[in-house]
Amino acid sequence: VLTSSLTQHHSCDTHQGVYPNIIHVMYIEILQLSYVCLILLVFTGSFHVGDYGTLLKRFCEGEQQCYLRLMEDSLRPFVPAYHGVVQRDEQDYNMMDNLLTHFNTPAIMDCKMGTRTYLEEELVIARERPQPRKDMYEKMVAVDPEAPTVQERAQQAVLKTRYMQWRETLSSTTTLGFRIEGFRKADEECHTNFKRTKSREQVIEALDNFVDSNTTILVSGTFSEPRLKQLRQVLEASDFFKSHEVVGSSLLFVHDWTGSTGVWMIDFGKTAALPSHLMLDHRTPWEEGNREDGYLWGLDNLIDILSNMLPLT
Ligand SMILES: O=P(O)(O)O[C@H]1[C@H](O)[C@@H](OP(=O)(O)O)[C@H](OP(=O)(O)O)[C@@H](OP(=O)(O)O)[C@H]1O
Ligand SMILES: Nc1ncnc2c1ncn2[C@@H]1O[C@H](COP(=O)(O)OP(=O)(O)O)[C@@H](O)[C@H]1O
Repeated sequence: VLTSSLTQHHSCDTHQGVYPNIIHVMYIEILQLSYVCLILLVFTGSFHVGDYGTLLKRFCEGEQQCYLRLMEDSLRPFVPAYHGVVQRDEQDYNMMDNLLTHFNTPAIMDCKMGTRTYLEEELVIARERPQPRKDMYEKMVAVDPEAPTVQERAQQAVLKTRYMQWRETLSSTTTLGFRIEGFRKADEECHTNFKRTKSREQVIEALDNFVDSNTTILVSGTFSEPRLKQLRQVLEASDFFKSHEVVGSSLLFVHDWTGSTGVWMIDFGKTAALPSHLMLDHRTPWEEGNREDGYLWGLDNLIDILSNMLPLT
């Protein structure tokens, strides 16, 4: 079972083929609004712009299953609408709403939620059939030359789970249950230098930068502390959320100069359905076997941080 489900996740590898995981910048043309918008994207050839305000993401069966269930769940308003599978140049894509369509030169921020960024099954496979990776070793030493162990240095390679755990503890993933992956403000370059953004103070500084110190954005509108509290309530009651291990999923925050704002859940490539006897509360600390992901604990912390950033009335 483990092997077959991992195979399924491997088929979700949207980073195939090109320099894995180098963050690139990609222009996406939003056709209906006739402007070109620069968005932050892990560009691997896995996204295309579709017609009528849609976005095509390289097909992943696990992600398709999630979107199909989410379209029937109370979480539907918080995820991009899903429109099925389409083919381009013999490649299948999941078609979903492009969330930026109704914004005008938006600022966007991607926050990866949860305390764990790899699946439990990846840990099992890493033990049974370890495959140390040179690309991850290189990414590690680029950030901290002292990070690899003596053995890793000798191999010039690290296991993926070890790399992911190192990224978690270096950033706020372990301490706060979420991390800022990157953001881009209107007409500015992408800010992706958050690998070491770990403390509450560092996170607040980054969030403040993202909203240009305009904390009124955090008070009202669809990207605000009340809206996140609403999302939390819906998550706590959602059948989908109870029955899935949600790993590597992000909250996408968007705002623009007209005052439009929004927040959505995206990226369900590593969201896995649980066996029927298991249900998660998404707050209990993870121990191998319990499948907990810390998503709601991270959202609690994010809400708390935003609350503290609100202007005093
Ligand atoms: O952010 P950096 O430090 O570059 O590390 C990346 C991210 O964790 C990716 O997760 P996400 O896609 O959620 O951003 C992950 O993809 P997976 O989704 O495949 O785990 C990559 O694994 P590889 O694709 O195996 O390299 C890993 O190298
Ligand atoms: N539906 C969407 N609408 C607009 N932008 C999106 C949408 N989905 C993803 N993106 C953009 O693409 C980036 C990568 O998306 P994600 O689903 O996390 O891909 P990956 O699985 O390759 O990491 C996000 O940070 C966001 O900027």
